[in-house]
Amino acid sequence: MSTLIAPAPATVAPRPAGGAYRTVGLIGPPNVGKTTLFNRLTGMRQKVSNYSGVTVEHRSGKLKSGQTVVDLPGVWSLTPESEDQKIAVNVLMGKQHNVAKLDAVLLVVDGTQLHRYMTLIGQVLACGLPTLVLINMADELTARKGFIDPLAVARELGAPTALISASRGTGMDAITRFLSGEHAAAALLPVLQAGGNAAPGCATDCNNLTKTGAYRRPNHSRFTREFDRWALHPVIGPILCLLFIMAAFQIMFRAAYPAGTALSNWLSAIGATIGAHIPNAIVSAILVDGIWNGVASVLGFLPTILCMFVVITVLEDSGYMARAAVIADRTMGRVGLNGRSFLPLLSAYACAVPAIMATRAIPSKKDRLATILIAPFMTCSARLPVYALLIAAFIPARKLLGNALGLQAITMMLLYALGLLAALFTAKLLNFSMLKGQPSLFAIELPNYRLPRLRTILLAIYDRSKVFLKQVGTVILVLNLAVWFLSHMPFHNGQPSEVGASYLAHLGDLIEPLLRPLGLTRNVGISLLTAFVARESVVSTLATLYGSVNAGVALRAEIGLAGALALLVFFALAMQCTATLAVVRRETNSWKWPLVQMGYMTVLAYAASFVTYRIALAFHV
Ligand SMILES: Nc1nc2c(ncn2[C@@H]2O[C@H](COP(=O)(O)OP(=O)(O)OP(=O)(O)O)[C@@H](O)[C@H]2O)c(=O)[nH]1
Ligand SMILES: [Mg+2]
Repeated sequence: MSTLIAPAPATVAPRPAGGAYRTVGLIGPPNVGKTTLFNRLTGMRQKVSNYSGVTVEHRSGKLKSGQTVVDLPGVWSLTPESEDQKIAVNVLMGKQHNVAKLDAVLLVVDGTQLHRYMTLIGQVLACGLPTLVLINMADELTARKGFIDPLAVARELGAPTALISASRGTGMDAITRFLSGEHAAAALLPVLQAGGNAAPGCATDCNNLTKTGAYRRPNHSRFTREFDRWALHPVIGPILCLLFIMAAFQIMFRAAYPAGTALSNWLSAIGATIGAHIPNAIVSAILVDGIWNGVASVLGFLPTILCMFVVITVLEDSGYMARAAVIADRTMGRVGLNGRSFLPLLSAYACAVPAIMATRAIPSKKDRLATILIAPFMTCSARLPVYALLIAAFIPARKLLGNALGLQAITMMLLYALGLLAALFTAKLLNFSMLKGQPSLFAIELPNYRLPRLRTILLAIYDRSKVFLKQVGTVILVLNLAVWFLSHMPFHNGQPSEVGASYLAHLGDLIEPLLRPLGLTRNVGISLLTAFVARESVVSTLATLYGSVNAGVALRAEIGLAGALALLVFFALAMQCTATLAVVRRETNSWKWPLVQMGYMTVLAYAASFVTYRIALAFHV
């Protein structure tokens, strides 16, 4: 067997002295492990998950050697169909501004489905950049009794090839040697002289690979086949999905919420002790009421939010989320929403910002815009603290099915359902009006089920906690301090005003007439204003205004159940998120859509909240 490296084609980018490539791109189909490999090579922590379209932008990272690796969205061919694919192809062609031209390519494919990628392999090799073909998922291939002889595949493709497992870290030395330059690669990787089975012929070569014994397709995953009978069943599938959701909310209220309450009570007790040791009353009030208690009140919701993130991560990384998108398409696709929209929409349960970015994977412009416009209706994790606070304060903890289901969990589910219904209603409306058009075809990759990786779950917990703590320690803390000062100013003879006579109260008086028809008060209005900066700050603002970490008790006396229901509905439907507005502006490249979205959502939220309040009053709630 020849171990000569193919002569470099004329188009190969110049390499620095020493032979190492400066900038290397990770190209390949979706969901084959490109980002897993990127994270392993660079030590970064980009999102990895078991469905197609997780990465939607380019991301660069450095190797220890100083070389740059660029992770890219997945592509099926070099003719892009969606915005994310355009980015990948542009980077490969050296046309993407702010990304350096690639010197070499790591072409990653999934070894358990090699037959599906031959066209892409051919197209990428034909680009002429030095390319190492990485056949990933070696572990799964072996487990399912498949086989690949990388040397024989390299001979057929006319390109260096290595069999790896990005998640287990096997085969990495081949990459290191390739990246260090052609001589090392030649020593390691057997490659045919150019002119063998050249790239454009690859589409027919998979048969060749099989015939020559270089590749044996693995058996189907039995678990995937068996479980999908239930998961995708027209009746049992949706029931199963509902059961998963119910279980998640029940865990949230039975375990995570009580843990959070205990945490904030404990923090509050510490705050009181510290406050008692500070001789100056005003300094003590600023530190304890203005800073500590506000922060403690929000921190108490960290376990609830993390519980939600663990559930979403497990559903995504197991491969179930793609099935949930199919179920959603079957049951809700009638509103004119393309099935491709459901994956971004489901990820909006974590946060609308990445979900709106994920719409880049939707090929149709109309479907993409519709998804962007309705994504903020999905219940993001920042709404959770407010829901949890109000539900715990107003809805009795009654058991409905023993320990399996409670009234509070059901109420939470209804709020999630309300957001979803508003999203579907809006999609239908758009389909009739601004975004008329033929429904586009829905095709989705159903990945094999995988055991969710503990590392992925722990990283999701770590990353989310970091984001949350940073938010609490910066934005919410500053906002809360501002609320405290404004609710105690002006000072008279060095003494703070009563809250009722403060600047903030005057501001609240201005908005109160708007809120009265919803059964809401000045304090609630002020907290809703702060929600524009960060939704969670409703909790800390109320805690500061009522002077207690648990604002629920004071709220109960102030707005009653009818007001609380109106507030929940308003909060479920209102836009109130500057970060989302900014990303909608960026992704639609216009101010028109974020403004239309904000106006529409505010009007809808107000009207629905008003109707809720009136109905609740009519029933003497
Ligand atoms: N068994 C196994 N699973 C792997 C391996 N590498 C990656 N995975 C899993 O494959 C799934 C997809 O991984 P990603 O790294 O997100 O794939 P990607 O190619 O970046 O996907 P997109 O960004 O959607 O294009 C995840 O569930 C990973 O845990 C591997 O070597 N073996
Ligand atoms: Mg990726």
